[in-house]
Amino acid sequence: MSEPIRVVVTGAAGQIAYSLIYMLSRGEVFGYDQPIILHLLDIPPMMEVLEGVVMEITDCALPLVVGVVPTADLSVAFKDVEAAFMVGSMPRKKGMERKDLLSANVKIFKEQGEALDKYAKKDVKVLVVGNPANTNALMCSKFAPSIPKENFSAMTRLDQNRAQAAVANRLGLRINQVRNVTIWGNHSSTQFPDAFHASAQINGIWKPVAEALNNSPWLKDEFVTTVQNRGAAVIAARKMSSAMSAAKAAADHMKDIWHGTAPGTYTSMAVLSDGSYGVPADIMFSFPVTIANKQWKIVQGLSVDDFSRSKLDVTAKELLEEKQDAVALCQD
Ligand SMILES: NC(=O)C1=CN([C@@H]2O[C@H](COP(=O)(O)OP(=O)(O)OC[C@H]3O[C@@H](n4cnc5c(N)ncnc54)[C@H](O)[C@@H]3O)[C@@H](O)[C@H]2O)C=CC1
Ligand SMILES: O=C([O-])CC(=O)C(=O)O
Repeated sequence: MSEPIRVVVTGAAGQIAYSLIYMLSRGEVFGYDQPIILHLLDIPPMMEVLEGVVMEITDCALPLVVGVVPTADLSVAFKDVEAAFMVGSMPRKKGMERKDLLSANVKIFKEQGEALDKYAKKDVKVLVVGNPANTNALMCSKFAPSIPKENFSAMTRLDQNRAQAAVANRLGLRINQVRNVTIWGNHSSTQFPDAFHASAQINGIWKPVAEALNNSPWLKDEFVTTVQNRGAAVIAARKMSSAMSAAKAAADHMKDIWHGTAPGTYTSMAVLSDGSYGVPADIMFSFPVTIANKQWKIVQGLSVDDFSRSKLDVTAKELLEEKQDAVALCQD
């Protein structure tokens, strides 16, 4: 067995964490032979609830969990962590857009960025889940200057999983018979779910999804709007935002960082834009990436037609606006 690694989950008494902690503890992310020490951060009023979560972790009798550190203290939560799941923040309610959460949440990511900077390992991989995820991740990285900016990413994997499932359903295929569906831009209703570079395995042969669907207009209209609005649809039905699927996506995202993407496949995550595909630099924009040795690389050379260009521009514009608001909020 390897040495244990320290993994922090923030918002550990909340609903996403409740599913995520179990997935991490089972070995689904870091490996079935990788022991972990769980650092569980929440705010002081949630300590009693968190204590109940710790009891349940104990009662699960999980061989890979060799330590649990429940805390409301940032210096304890982030001490020597190698992976950080930044979940803790307010979720939206029916009728809100995710960017309406900026004023409530961005300062959490400023403060926790500073704590990561001080206490975490310098090679820590930081996944921001709390909304608005892209801009929170940007600000978190700005307040952690000693940690490489490439170590921060925000989650659009839930959108990708939704998009992949929608295409698979449409074609009557299993989920692993669809690959390389991409989410571009913001984890918001301006995101661009793109199946134009995706492939589907039909009768054993991989072919472009657009061809498999006979260039159906569905790919440009209903598919896009359904994925863009799926989070709101879950809130309308459940009266609470997605949690099990969000936890699964967070696990998928970090697993890909840890173990890399499979040959011939890529995944979507919001990372610091370097200007690829004409996207403004210095925003956290979701791109297709490949990952090896825990380093991501934006997939280059995918064709972007006028339809896709206009979608990329809309979501980039929203991220520039969010960034401006976030910078102002963090100056207060
Ligand atoms: N990127 C994505 O795809 C998704 C993002 N989300 C977002 O994830 C976040 C968490 O969602 P849920 O777990 O459903 O919410 P929740 O309300 O069930 O749990 C959030 C937890 O965070 C804690 N918290 C609040 N402020 C904190 C702070 N400063 N430090 C540490 N913990 C703090 C709360 O006490 C609570 O226990 C929300 O912002 C939600 O919008 C949700 C689904 C998908
Ligand atoms: O919609 C929300 O507010 C929660 C979320 O980010 C999602 O489900 O994608």
